[in-house]
Amino acid sequence: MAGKIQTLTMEEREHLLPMMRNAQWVEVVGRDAIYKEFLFKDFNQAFGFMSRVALQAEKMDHHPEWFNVYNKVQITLSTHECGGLSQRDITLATFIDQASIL
Ligand SMILES: C[C@H](O)[C@H](O)[C@H]1CNC2=NC(N)=NC(=O)C2=N1
Repeated sequence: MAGKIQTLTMEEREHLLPMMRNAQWVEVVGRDAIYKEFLFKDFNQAFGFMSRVALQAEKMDHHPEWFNVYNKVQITLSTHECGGLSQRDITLATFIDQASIL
């Protein structure tokens, strides 16, 4: 049976967070979460991106906290089940970055 999801260890964070920072993800002040803002040409491009992410979120059963105004999409990732950053957030963030390039 799959174990309960755990927050990232300090060692994992030392390895993973610099990589996320390099991809313009920032750590949220006062919360164990990461945040990134995406700007697209127009709403159509932004919504297409959100659609790709939404399908992946459903596939992973791991969902972003997000806000969209026209061509801007603001995304915060954290794992509610463990109250902080987990590997699922890193995996979804990596997918999100790839989905934003298309
Ligand atoms: C019942 C459902 O499987 C859980 O609530 C999933 C859904 N998506 C989720 N998304 C995120 N970000 N964190 C979770 O803990 C989580 N749990």
